[in-house]
Amino acid sequence: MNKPILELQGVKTIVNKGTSSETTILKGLNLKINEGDFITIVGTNGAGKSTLFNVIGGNLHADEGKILHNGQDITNTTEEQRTAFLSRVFQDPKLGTAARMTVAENMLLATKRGERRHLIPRKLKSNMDRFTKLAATMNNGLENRMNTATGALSGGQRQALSFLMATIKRPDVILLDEHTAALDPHTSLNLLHATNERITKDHLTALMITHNLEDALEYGNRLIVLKDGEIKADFNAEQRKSLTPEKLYTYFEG
Ligand SMILES: Nc1ncnc2c1ncn2[C@@H]1O[C@H](COP(=O)(O)OP(=O)(O)OP(=O)(O)O)[C@@H](O)[C@H]1O
Repeated sequence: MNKPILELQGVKTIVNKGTSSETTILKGLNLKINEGDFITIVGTNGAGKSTLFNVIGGNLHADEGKILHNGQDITNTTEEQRTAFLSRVFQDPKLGTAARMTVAENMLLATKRGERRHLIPRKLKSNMDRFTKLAATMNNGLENRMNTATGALSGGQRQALSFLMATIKRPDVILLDEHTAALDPHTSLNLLHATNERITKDHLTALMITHNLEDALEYGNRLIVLKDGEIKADFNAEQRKSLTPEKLYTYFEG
């Protein structure tokens, strides 16, 4: 039995508290994320998927329940404190990278995650080989643009850089928030393949939100369906084998 790297116990989030529009988004969520889990998450619009990531990431606080990291209660820690073990890639390629800095500088910055940030040019030079090799694993020419300002990259290259930055320090948990959704089909598939390769080869722990049911079934070792702020289904690798996109779709109905 794997030990959970992250655990949510009865997590509730309530917005607009005390007003007529008070809403409970997550309704007492229980979730154990084991080391090496690669979980795909699907659910209708408004099911609470991003809220789940916000609550794990510390951008939103749980109104009830607990969040444990390696058994330690982190419920009341800040987003910044959680960056020491957690990283997130958003849908928007503009988030997650500094536009005016070069690809290599952004990567160096990412190696300082959770630490005091000092850019030391000498360190950039000595890391260039490693960074270039890492960039080449994304299969989209990023390795030829190491000294280019990030704002001048294509959306796919920028998103690939965000992913590399999120994984460069080997966080305990990576949150992928529809990170390929804003890309064209070819670029999106390329990034998904690179993502999958990196996560499985390096045995990283990741959660990936997607609206593509085929992708949800193809990648990862576990699939969660969120509905109305609750976990409707949690399939392990074995159970997933008998699922099809059509069967999965039935969880969205009603
Ligand atoms: N800060 C907030 N204030 C008020 N309502 C909110 C807030 N954050 C989320 N909601 C509402 O909570 C519900 C869940 O939102 P959330 O963004 O988590 O859904 P989602 O599953 O990620 O949806 P989508 O697939 O559209 O991205 C939605 O109805 C949303 O409008």
